[in-house]
Amino acid sequence: MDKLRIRGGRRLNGEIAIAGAKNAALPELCAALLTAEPVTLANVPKLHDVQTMLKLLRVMGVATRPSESSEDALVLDAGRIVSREAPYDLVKTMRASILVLGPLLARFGEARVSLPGGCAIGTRPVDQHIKGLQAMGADIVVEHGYIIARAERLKGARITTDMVTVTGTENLLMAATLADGETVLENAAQEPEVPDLAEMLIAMGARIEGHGTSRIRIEGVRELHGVSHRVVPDRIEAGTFLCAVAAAGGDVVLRGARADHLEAVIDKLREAGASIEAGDGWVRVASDGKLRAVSFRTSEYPAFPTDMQAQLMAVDCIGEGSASIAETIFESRFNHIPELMRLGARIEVDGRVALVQGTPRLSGATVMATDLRASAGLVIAGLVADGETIVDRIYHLDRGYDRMEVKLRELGADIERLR
Ligand SMILES: CC(=O)N[C@H]1[C@@H](OP(=O)(O)OP(=O)(O)OC[C@H]2O[C@@H](n3ccc(=O)[nH]c3=O)[C@H](O)[C@@H]2O)O[C@H](CO)[C@@H](O)[C@@H]1O
Ligand SMILES: C=C(OP(=O)(O)O)C(=O)O
Repeated sequence: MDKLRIRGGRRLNGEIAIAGAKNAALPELCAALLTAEPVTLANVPKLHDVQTMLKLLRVMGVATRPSESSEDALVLDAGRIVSREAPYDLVKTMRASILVLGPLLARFGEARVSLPGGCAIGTRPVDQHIKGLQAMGADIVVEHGYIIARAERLKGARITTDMVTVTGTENLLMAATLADGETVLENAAQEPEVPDLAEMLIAMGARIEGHGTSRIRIEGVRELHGVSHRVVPDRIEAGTFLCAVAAAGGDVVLRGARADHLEAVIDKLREAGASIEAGDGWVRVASDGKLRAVSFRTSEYPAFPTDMQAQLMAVDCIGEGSASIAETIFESRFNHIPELMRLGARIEVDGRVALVQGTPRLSGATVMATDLRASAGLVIAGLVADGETIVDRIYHLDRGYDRMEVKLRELGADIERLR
């Protein structure tokens, strides 16, 4: 099992490129199921989750090949589908596999998708995906761990989800593009990956309004056509590097990063004492590594993202003063805390709130990654800890970061992968 070895204490300087967003690429790969014509996706990040999604789509008969136009572009062709099933073996390794449900049902009138189940950060049910599709006329049963859905043709409906759900909004949005009549999604997610998907669908011939707001209106069409689309830059990868530089100190430009998608994160890092400036397609962060601990609360976009909670917590651990961190999205997304404490962090947990007492010094140790962003938080802590930190189980990190250690090394970090 691969590990990362980090020798802390180096400043980070230079320039790196931010990859396409995992959480946009995954639904957009699934959107290829909505048309019989080829779809070209550019700026696809090189991640384990993308490989898993491609494997799943290939099992269904989607032909995939690299594009001749660019190294990071892929062509997907769902002209000859042979299976409408997402098997447990693939879904269990990546929850985003649930995103094939809406497109399969809308285009083929049937789908059999394994229930994803929970994961380290929470129980993560998909009841809202199911209820939304039922409201659109689908006949759905859950049997032997599978969602079995049928509908001759989905019908437009007004759907208000019980909570804001990102993949729920995406599944229903994709399904509604081919439904008969108008669908209105109320309480829709506004995370930038949702409007990016909507823009791709519009370029495929879908009729969508209101994406990027909490009310999305979709007028179904008979069929969609091929498209060439560029995946939006990954705001969470960019935010992770902002935190790494803020904590370790240094001066780094993130090429391709979009500051307009990172406002809540940038505000908090400025409050902590980092200096951040931005322009069209770049963000620059400079820090002397002497920060204040800042309190924050995760919530739906545009508020502070849960996917940045572990990384900013790592920054808080070495800040001056104390901070309270409330996690409101997932019920058990604090698994990194005991590992941060192994590095000397001082943290107490009270339900869904963590109280961090900053300390000037962390000391390297062996720690275990428990989920994707927890791993990123531990890497940040390792960059500032004295001596050597080993981060074990980094397969979690590889799910969602495109060669994080290579980029950090380019910036001057002493970090290497042990195989
Ligand atoms: C692939 C992808 O895009 N993943 C992101 C997506 O996950 P994902 O789309 O799975 O997360 P949701 O937005 O759906 O989850 C929000 C909350 O709603 C609950 N819920 C959701 C759906 C449902 O049917 N029933 C239900 O109870 C969840 O358990 C959670 O407590 O948004 C999360 C919240 O920004 C991010 O952390 C993930 O990185
Ligand atoms: C929780 C995450 O991803 P997923 O929804 O794919 O588990 C994440 O990207 O931090």
